[in-house]
Amino acid sequence: MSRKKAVKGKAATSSPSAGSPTGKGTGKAARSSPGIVQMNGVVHPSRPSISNSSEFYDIAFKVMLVGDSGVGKTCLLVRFKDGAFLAGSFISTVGIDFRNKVLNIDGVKVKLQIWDTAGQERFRSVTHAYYRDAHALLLLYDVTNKTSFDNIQAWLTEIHEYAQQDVVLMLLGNKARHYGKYL
Ligand SMILES: Nc1nc2c(ncn2[C@@H]2O[C@H](COP(=O)(O)OP(=O)(O)OP(=O)(O)O)[C@@H](O)[C@H]2O)c(=O)[nH]1
Repeated sequence: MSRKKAVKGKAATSSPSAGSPTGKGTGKAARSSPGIVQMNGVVHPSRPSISNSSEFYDIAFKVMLVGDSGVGKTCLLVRFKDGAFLAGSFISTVGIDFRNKVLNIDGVKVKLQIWDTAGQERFRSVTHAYYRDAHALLLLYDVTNKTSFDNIQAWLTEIHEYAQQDVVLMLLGNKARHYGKYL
């Protein structure tokens, strides 16, 4: 189990496949579970489909949050998912955890399965396995912590090694604002 956040999501320490899209852009379609067709790694459920959060969706993507411990990955995810800020003492993520969010974009229901990884070195071997079928990676650093920025190069090396070549990568300088009012 993951340490923090008693919210939805599932911690995992070994298998990256649970609930996540698979496929490596071969162009082949494969039936993985009733009503879900995987094409180029993107999940296209035959309508109507239902996500873990009991919402219908048309298409699903797997997104991963990566970066040093303490850069604010979990807080960002909780903020995005639930609109709340996790104030108080910092409890490091253990292993990996995820949350689903369904967005309506131009009339298309897009389900994001967002994986929150532990930034601590000792969990790297666990999180490496999850890069493979990620469609997008959000690489965070803390603008108030130079070391977390200096470590970006090491994260890029890791991403290059474990993620798909065509993964969408975004670099985010986090903690730029005072969370009390603006975050
Ligand atoms: N000021 C400020 N503090 C933040 C912000 N985001 C997170 N924090 C604080 O930074 C600390 C770490 O946040 P987490 O989200 O747990 O960090 P993490 O990257 O998930 O850390 P690991 O789980 O160890 O990988 C917590 O004490 C948060 O309250 C932010 O945007 N602004």
